[in-house]
Amino acid sequence: MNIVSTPEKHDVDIPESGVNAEYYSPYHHFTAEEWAKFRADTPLTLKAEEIARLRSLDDPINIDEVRRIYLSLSRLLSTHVEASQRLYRQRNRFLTLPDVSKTPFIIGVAGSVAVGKSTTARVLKELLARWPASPKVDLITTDGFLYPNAVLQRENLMQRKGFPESYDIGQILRFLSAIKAGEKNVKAPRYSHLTYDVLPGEYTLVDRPDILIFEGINVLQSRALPVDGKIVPIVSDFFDFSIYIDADEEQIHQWYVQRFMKLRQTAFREPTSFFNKYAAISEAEAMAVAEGLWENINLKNLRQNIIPTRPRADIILRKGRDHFIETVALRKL
Ligand SMILES: Nc1ncnc2c1ncn2[C@@H]1O[C@H](COP(=O)(O)OP(=O)(O)O)[C@@H](O)[C@H]1O
Ligand SMILES: CC(C)(COP(=O)(O)O)[C@@H](O)C(=O)NCCC(=O)O
Repeated sequence: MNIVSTPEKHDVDIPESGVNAEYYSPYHHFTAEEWAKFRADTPLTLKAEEIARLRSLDDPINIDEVRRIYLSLSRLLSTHVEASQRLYRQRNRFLTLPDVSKTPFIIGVAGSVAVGKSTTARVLKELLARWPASPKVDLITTDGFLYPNAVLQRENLMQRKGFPESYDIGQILRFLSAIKAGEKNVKAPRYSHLTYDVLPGEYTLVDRPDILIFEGINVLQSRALPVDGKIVPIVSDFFDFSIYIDADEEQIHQWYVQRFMKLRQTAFREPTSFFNKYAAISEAEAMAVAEGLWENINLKNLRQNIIPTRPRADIILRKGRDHFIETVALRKL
């Protein structure tokens, strides 16, 4: 098995003094087959029908992929969760604090629009809940923290939906610090892809889970945006582990356009869908709309804001064709 570091494009280049600067890789690199062996004897407790229910439109994830990639990942994450719970208890003892209940372990899941973050997050949620250290796993997506369309329109940000400035960062930070503080019933705002807007007054309650998976395109953003003129922490300061789902830009482009064209046959037909007007236009016109959304919003965001956060992830899952993961890069400790 090759766990000797080889340079990959998400590695950082740390030049040494002198001309022959050497590559230092902060990651171990594995092929999917090498990675699969780390599942050891972890049993697969998810059935094919359950996996089918968890996958997003157009994501062909199947039982073999869960066995190949996600069992090892859930096993690794479970060791991190157990270690962090142990450390938390030991620190409390060290500080002679009462043995208060543990704080939730937070996992960030980042990557482009249409790369398949939701499927990964949902599969991980189910698998992690089957480990003894983490029976309660919650999943929250960051779209609920976008500013409402009325605000985005007023601020001329509709063409920048999903860019860092389109989120209420203060609200995200307040949410995550309440979770870490072990507060009960913390409210997470909700978003609807159907109406293409946040749902006013609708919340998901997060009640002291063992693990919170926090999924969204910009969760690894490292630029601290000032909130109310104050310097604040960055979102990933709250993460105990982070995952970046990666794929070639051109591949993600194809997935985005294909998904848009499929949504025309399904979700867009709902009269309440924001995109309902695109259900009736010609195939070529719809294709042009999808290309425009990709080119003008999602690709720009991917290049300017999302890819630059990739080297901050603890693990990078890189997909090839058909959404199947081909390589895994795991940060060295
Ligand atoms: N316009 C839309 N209408 C209905 N569902 C959508 C729409 N756009 C995206 N979705 C769904 O929303 C979820 C999140 O999509 P996205 O943010 O692109 O992330 P990802 O593809 O990485 O999970 C996916 O399950 C996707 O199928
Ligand atoms: C809602 C999104 C910004 C994703 O949000 P996330 O949950 O990752 O925070 C994205 O799906 C989106 O709608 N982008 C805007 C351009 C478009 O319509 O594709």
